[in-house]
Amino acid sequence: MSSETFRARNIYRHVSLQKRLPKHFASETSFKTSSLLRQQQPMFQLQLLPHQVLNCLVRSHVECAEEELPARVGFLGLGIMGSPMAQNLIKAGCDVTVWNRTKSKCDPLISLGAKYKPSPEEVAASCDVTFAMLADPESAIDVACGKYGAASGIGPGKGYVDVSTVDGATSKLIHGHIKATGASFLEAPVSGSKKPAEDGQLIFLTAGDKPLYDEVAPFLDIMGKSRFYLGDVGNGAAMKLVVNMIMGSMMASFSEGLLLSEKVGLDPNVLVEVVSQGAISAPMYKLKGPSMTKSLYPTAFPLKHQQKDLRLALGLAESVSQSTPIAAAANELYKVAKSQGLSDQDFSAVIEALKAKQ
Ligand SMILES: NC(=O)C1=CN([C@@H]2O[C@H](COP(=O)(O)OP(=O)(O)OC[C@H]3O[C@@H](n4cnc5c(N)ncnc54)[C@H](OP(=O)(O)O)[C@@H]3O)[C@@H](O)[C@H]2O)C=CC1
Ligand SMILES: O=CC(=O)O
Repeated sequence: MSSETFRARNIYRHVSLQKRLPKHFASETSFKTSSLLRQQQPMFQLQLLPHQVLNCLVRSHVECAEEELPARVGFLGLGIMGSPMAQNLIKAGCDVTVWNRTKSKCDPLISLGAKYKPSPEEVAASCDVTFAMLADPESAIDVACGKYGAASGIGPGKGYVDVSTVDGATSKLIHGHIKATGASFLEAPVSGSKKPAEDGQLIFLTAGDKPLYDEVAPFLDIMGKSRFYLGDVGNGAAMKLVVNMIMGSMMASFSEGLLLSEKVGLDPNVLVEVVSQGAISAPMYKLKGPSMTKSLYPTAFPLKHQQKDLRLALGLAESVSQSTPIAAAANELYKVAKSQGLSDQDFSAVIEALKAKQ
């Protein structure tokens, strides 16, 4: 894939300009946006969406010399993460084509300007680079390598970037199928949940074809705040599983603490505050603690995915004979929570598994 095709430099300029806008410019821009909207200037009678208005203003403000001609970007899998990620690409002015197993989830993106193709094969055939954000190893393999999968449509000069959380073996399998077509492959699982996905603040953990990594960096920078290139395929998956193994254990331990504090007559909300001020503070506790004390678990990271990640992390640990007793115990708790019907709740609902044990 040539950088000519991607017009990467142009897009990169566009992204970095947007992300580096000084505060005063952001407020000036929103002022201009709202006042122009109030005046109902002709541009707005075309019913431009607010982000398109913002993009126009940003572009005219910096007087871009070159017109941007973004690459054609495919996006497969529009769940909690995929939808906002694809949305951010569209908002940044990329030419995006979407597909999702449940077609209705494509509709909001189509109304933002995305194109639609009825199979992963057709998306990959019509795009320069295709991103995939699928639930688990099975769906990632099916969408990439199954009937009408991306590998059937992709070919030399194109790229496939799998941002799903899977194990290294799955990633290597998909890598093999994609490479056999002459296309390039990058695994790029993300750290960060629903809100970071919406805010373009994800952390990409990539591995695979370095030239593809360089080519897609502008897109990663639209969707994320940082990116790591970790070498051979499997290393990105491994890094993601280690991070989520830690996270799953942290949440299980936090749940025990909340319940214990309540049992001994303390206010668990005060515990959340104390934890947030000390050395063990973590954004996750501050974010999830208040709703956990109310037994509310609005889904950002589905519990079934956290359990999947723990299962895959335990497999990774076993492959190198590393002892992980804490993660193993946490995994059992998530399994109990799944059996309680909490799979689609947020992973913080794991606390319910401990309540059930009392
Ligand atoms: N949510 C989070 O906070 C984070 C999630 N992740 C990881 O990102 C990935 C996606 O997560 P998330 O968006 O939350 O999950 P969702 O469950 O919201 O979305 C899963 C996506 O996979 C699709 N899918 C599932 N099974 C199949 C299948 N058999 N064939 C085709 N498509 C399928 C779904 O399609 P359909 O709509 O038809 O069901 C949907 O598009 C997971 O690997 C997760 O571990 C990583 C970081 C954070
Ligand atoms: O995988 C989940 C996350 O929050 O990261």
